[in-house]
Amino acid sequence: MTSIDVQALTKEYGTRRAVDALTFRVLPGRVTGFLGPNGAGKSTTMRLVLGLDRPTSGTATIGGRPYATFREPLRHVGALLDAQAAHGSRTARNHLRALAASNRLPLTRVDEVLEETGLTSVANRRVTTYSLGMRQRLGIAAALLGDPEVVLLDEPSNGLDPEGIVWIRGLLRRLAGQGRTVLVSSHLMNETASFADHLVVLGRGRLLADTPMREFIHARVKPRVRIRTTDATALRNVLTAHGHDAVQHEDGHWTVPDARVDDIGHLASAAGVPILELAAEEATLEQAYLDLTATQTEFTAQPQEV
Ligand SMILES: Nc1ncnc2c1ncn2[C@@H]1O[C@H](COP(=O)(O)OP(=O)(O)OP(=O)(O)O)[C@@H](O)[C@H]1O
Repeated sequence: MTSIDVQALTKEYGTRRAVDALTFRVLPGRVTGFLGPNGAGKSTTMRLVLGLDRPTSGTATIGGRPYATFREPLRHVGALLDAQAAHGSRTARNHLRALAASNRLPLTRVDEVLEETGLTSVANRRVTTYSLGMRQRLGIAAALLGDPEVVLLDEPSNGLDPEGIVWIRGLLRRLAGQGRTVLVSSHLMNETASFADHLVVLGRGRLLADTPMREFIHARVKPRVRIRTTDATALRNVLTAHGHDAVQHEDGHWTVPDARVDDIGHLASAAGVPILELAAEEATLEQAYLDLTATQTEFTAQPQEV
């Protein structure tokens, strides 16, 4: 079992503490979303896990070993940190071939990962001609080259078109389904909600949450009911009579906070209120995340003084 273990990890740059006594574990067989406001320490943590930077104190290990101790790291850990890292004047195929050769990986893997990332038809083009989305795909191809058990991707959806976004969602689910350990940072909440099983959330270098995604959302966002009627007065009366503070929106629909669809449905039906639409409003990861990180954002706009 290959987990990523971060233990009391701290990284200071001068007097700035980018990562602060962080402890968490990323387990195999699921996609862990790595979230946090700008400057929260996500990239720094990933760099420390990959041995690209030295911790001030604490440890980060993969399968119990520091990254630096792997003789052939690409066979164990695949990472996408910076999509611009590929050498521009090479073709994508040659870039991957060089990487495979220098890591003693079979060259057959090159065509496999090109296929997997949808780059086969453009594999002989120079990377300089690639769009950001194509470079992302190439970075992911490089990360998968060694068929690693552990995959770390920093903002992999960056620059991808809608089709690319759907593709990466499927890829991440597949990698986790194969039992790999997958850690993915992102700023896109809807995206993260679509692929993550588990979340690790940072704020100012500290751990704010380490929890299954469903629990993360439900612990923070109360259920709401969406309802539409042809008789607004009757609806308002019945809801008010039962202590519900409903809000009417411009397009005519209502939301009833902290309510369950069954209860509101029964109330409306018993009062003879005509219903056009009645639905539970899904609590979103974005709502839950903003609630948690509201006080943790390094670069929030400050209220202007008048
Ligand atoms: N090489 C460095 N030298 C000095 N400070 C750094 C360095 N790398 C990161 N930092 C600082 O460490 C903090 C954490 O940055 P980091 O890039 O890890 O955050 P992040 O969560 O990845 O942010 P983003 O979401 O914007 O990518 C920031 O305050 C950043 O300015």
